[in-house]
Amino acid sequence: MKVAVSADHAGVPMNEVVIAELRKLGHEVLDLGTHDPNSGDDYPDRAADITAAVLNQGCERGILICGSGVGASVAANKIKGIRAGLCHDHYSAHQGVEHDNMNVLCLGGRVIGTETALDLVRAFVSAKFTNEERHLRRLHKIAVMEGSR
Ligand SMILES: O=C(CO)[C@H](O)[C@H](O)[C@H](O)COP(=O)(O)O
Repeated sequence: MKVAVSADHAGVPMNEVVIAELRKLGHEVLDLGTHDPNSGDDYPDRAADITAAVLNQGCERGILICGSGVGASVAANKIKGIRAGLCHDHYSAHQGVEHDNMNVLCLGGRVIGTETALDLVRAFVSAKFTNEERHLRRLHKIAVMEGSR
């Protein structure tokens, strides 16, 4: 799977650990930076980069890291076609894909530890949308809400 990874300064060095794990698992990674913990990046710019990668650059999934993960998820969910979820637990990281077709995983680089982050990333990339009727019905309602249906 091709996975984009983007982070603001508060997501460094978690992004580097996540990228290494994805590559170890055999995924192709589009690394959108930053690698500078002093960059003072603005997370909406990082959200714009990751959502473009998912919608237009052939990435099946994206992982977006900021300090808490909150700003990242707020910003990413403004983009039509993006279903971003902030996760802190294993269940949400895979159920978000299986039920909600989550295509961007948001992580809080200042909130969770490395082992938890890697567990969430593994759960996210190995999960598949179940395509069940009740989930399709709910996703259709979201698409209507965002004006894409
Ligand atoms: O956590 C965040 C918002 O939910 C942001 O991503 C930033 O990482 C955070 O605001 C950065 O804070 P800083 O004081 O500018 O380092």
